[in-house]
Amino acid sequence: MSTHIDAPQDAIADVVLLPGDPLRAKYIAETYLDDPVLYNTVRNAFGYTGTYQGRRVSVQATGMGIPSISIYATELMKDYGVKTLIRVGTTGGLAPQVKVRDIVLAQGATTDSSIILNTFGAGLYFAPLADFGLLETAAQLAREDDLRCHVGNVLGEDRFYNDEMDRQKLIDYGVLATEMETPALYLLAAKYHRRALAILTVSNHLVTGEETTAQERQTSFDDMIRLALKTVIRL
Ligand SMILES: O=P(O)(O)O[C@H]1O[C@H](CO)[C@@H](O)[C@H]1O
Ligand SMILES: O=c1cc[nH]c(=O)[nH]1
Repeated sequence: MSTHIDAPQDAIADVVLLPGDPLRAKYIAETYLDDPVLYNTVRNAFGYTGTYQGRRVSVQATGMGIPSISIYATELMKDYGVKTLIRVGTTGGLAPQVKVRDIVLAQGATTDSSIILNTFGAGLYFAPLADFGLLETAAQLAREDDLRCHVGNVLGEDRFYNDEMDRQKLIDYGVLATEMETPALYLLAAKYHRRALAILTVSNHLVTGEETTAQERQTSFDDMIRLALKTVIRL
């Protein structure tokens, strides 16, 4: 067990899907995995292990924000030896070509969080990047399945409600969408020499104000989850 995950050493697969929402973890496990076993309930951050097309896969809720995902990603890699981490999250569209229900593959993750400064010190601006093999595989699968999918830079913000952020400037520099965890996931994967990717579904658009209905959100979640699981199988 680790500080925030109460599971035996062998209870977690070497590949883990990471939704922020514990109920999304439950939904993924119960809908897509064969023989899912709940291995963690500490703080209601549900974690399950089952199989998908015969491949052992875990799903671990991370909570919201960089501090929270940093705990789960670190413990999964350090204490449970997890090798592949795929975030399956929601994101707010920023760029005009990004529409609600689209998928965004986070090639890189810009941030206003202090984690980069705290890790490297002043004057060195580490670029948190996706694992290229995971990214290439997911992008290829998205093309094969005719999904509307964008690949590029996302913003991983410290605050959901953030009136001070100059999002227009980021849009001008090609940032596609905003969320709250990916910079930490990529930074920590680099630290522990593991591979990581964030597959995001656009739940709303911060510029146009467009929102998805609960039903539409569910459908786009399913596209994202299937893409993540197919990526695991094709690795
Ligand atoms: O849907 P999840 O994975 O929680 O991700 C997004 O949703 C939360 C904000 O509503 C933040 O965690 C953000 O990154
Ligand atoms: O962090 C997030 C996630 C989804 N939508 C947003 O606007 N922000």
